Amino acid sequence: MPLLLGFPLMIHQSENALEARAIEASRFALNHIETMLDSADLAANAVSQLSGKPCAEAERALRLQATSRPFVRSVNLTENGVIYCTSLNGSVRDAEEANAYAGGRLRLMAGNDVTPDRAVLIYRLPEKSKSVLVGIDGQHLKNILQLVSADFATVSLLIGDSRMGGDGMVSEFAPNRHLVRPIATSSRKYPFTMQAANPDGMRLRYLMEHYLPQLGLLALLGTLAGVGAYKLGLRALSPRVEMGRALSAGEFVPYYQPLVRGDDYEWCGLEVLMRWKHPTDGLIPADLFIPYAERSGLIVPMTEHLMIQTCRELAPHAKRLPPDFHIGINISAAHCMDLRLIDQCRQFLSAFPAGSIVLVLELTERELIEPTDVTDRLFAELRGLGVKIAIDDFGTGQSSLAYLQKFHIDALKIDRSFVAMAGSDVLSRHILDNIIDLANRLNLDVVAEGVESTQQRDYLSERGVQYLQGYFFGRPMPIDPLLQTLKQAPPG
Ligand SMILES: Nc1nc2c(ncn2[C@@H]2O[C@H](COP(=O)(O)O[C@H]3[C@@H](O)[C@H](n4cnc5c(=O)[nH]c(N)nc54)O[C@@H]3COP(=O)(O)O)[C@@H](O)[C@H]2O)c(=O)[nH]1
Repeated sequence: MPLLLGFPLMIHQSENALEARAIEASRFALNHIETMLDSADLAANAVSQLSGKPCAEAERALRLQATSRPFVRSVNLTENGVIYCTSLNGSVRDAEEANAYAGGRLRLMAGNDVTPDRAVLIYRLPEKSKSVLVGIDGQHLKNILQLVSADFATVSLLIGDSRMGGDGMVSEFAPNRHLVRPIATSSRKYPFTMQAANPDGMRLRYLMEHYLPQLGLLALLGTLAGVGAYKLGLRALSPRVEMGRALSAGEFVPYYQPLVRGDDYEWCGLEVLMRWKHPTDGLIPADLFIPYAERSGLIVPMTEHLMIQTCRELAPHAKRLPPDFHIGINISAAHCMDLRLIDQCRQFLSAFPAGSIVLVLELTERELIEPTDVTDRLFAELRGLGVKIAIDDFGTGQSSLAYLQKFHIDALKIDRSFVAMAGSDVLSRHILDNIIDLANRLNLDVVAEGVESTQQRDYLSERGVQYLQGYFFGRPMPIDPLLQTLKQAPPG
């Protein structure tokens, strides 16, 4: 009798759990592919005014976008259906094939002339008879599809008639009758769809892997085993399992991006940025796994581990760091609800000679931090330890201003999208100036992120921005190159 009652329940639970995994996996992949396309869109917009101009005039700007934008591999210009200027080869004459783009904007190719065996996703920004084509390396898509396809669900990217799966191969899309109840989720921003499904036979495999012991228990313990089966049915989703494994294996490592002072351009601190050193996929950028780590709650132990590693790597060199050296650590909302952060900061500070460093916690806006008794106590005790609080990516989320009212904030980090405006039109500069002005009036320090040019550096320091960070001064790097970098004068 318990078997008769429990078995259908297990089948039902398995189906639900598998479907939930498939949905979660495809949403995760969709968000990340949108992030990649946002980056391509920024690159395309940055050069769109050059469309139609002679290649010799545009070439350098194309190359700059191709080398500095995350995920971007190439940037090309077209006019009247002809690709006439590329970041790789300069002047060329190739057909644009505008009709091959889904919605006129996206094309997934198995390869191109430069890398015939490596997929490429092309983002197209059309304007009248001209367009900008931005290529995204298929390896990034493969990484993300592999990450979410591991274990159970099969997740594919569909663009027009093309499909890419976790093996990174691009093929013509055809419905697969071996997939059980495929779920399609379309992007609202770009013309692509994620399809996630569980292959045929997966339900049986899942049942055998997760419920076999329960079958025995059912016979013995009846309905008690059904409850156990239900609990197992809610087990973590596969990306979480993979990230949990990576955490135990010490694959999340610190990279360090140095900062300079805005007045004399001397080194004055760094931001710690997490990277995933994956055993097969290489170095995975933070954008691809941090949002998932935040949603799954794993970000808290990951950050704790990062702080310990940072201490281990930096503290032995404390005496050689410039005085009052600022060390910025990104802290997610979940960590702000956890009073253990106080001890973690205390231990971090105690690894360095007293007063030699300033620990800055950078609050991200991806998830809202609400003031509670716990956050009040946490921030008060952190202040007592001398820990500073900064709002990261200021101006990009809806909560920036609310944070200023609700918490005692020491600094604002201006998001790099605003810093990029320093050299652009008057209205954009006005927004940047207003943020700096607001910070000055509230007596807050300002850190400008994403400084990439002398022009941006000069603009910001003329306006009294205290700290500057960006590729112009140094990219995020491991400890050894960082120590070498700090020995030399900053570039520029
Ligand atoms: N909760 C945590 N979040 C973290 C942690 N480590 C990183 N992150 C967050 O992930 C997002 C992406 O970070 P990353 O890929 O490391 O990108 C950083 C820099 O590499 C990049 N950057 C810096 N200078 C430039 C530049 O001149 N041009 C350019 N195109 N990019 C540049 O910006 C990112 C700086 O991030 P931040 O200052 O934090 O905003 C990012 O949101 C991270 O916060 C972690 O340990 N925990």
